[in-house]
Amino acid sequence: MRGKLITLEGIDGSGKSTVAGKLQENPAIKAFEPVFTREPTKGTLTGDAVEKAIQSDTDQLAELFLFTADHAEHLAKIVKPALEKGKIVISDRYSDSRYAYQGITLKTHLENPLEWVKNLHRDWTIVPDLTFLFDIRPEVSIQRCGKRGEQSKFEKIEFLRKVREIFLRLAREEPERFIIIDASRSPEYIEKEVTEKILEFLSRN
Ligand SMILES: Nc1ncnc2c1ncn2[C@@H]1O[C@H](COP(=O)(O)OP(=O)(O)O)[C@@H](O)[C@H]1O
Ligand SMILES: Cc1cn([C@H]2C[C@H](O)[C@@H](COP(=O)(O)OP(=O)(O)O)O2)c(=O)[nH]c1=O
Repeated sequence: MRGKLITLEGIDGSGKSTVAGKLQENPAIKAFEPVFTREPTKGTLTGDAVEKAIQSDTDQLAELFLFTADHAEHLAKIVKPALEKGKIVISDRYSDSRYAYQGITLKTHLENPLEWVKNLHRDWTIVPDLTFLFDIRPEVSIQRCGKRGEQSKFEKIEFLRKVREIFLRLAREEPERFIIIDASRSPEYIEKEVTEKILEFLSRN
């Protein structure tokens, strides 16, 4: 049987990586021996290209294709092989990040960037079975990021407000896939809630 794909999404500083780290140490989750992964990927040709792009003044369309190339590589090398082995895959960011972020950055290039970017993925991506949306006000998430955020071109309140709106719209469009998490609470509380929801989902599927 094919495994299950669970993704963690949300704006910068919403606490996805913190919770992903906690889940890796959580005995109830560890029992399933999940594969933990992320986008952009780390230490790969495509992931390095993405990292360079987001640290520079790269054209937004070029950036989209780099993120998407990284997604293709991620799918081919990590996600698909693991799912085919029946594994549970937990990814810190995935395609919805492209829909939400590039859905905004590409507004200067395209009339309807959200639909366009979704269409670009349609025939070859694997849609997650379950997606947690870490929802938080950008004012709070940016403050959390402190110095780290000052270097990032994406960590700006006005921009993240629009990205958050798209994430919430995506969640409204697919309520059976998304679980919205109030990410303003403590990491311990969020870890507990996400763990419970994952266990509940796995017991049903
Ligand atoms: N629930 C939380 N409450 C307060 N601070 C948090 C919480 N979760 C994460 N942080 C802090 O906020 C910053 C961003 O968290 P991180 O997990 O890296 O977010 P993301 O992966 O979503 O960008 C880090 O400094 C982290 O220690
Ligand atoms: C995966 C992905 C990330 N991004 C953005 C989100 C982040 O601002 C940045 C790097 O992602 P990431 O390293 O996950 O940042 P963070 O830990 O702060 O959440 O790239 C996109 O714009 N499109 C994408 O498809």
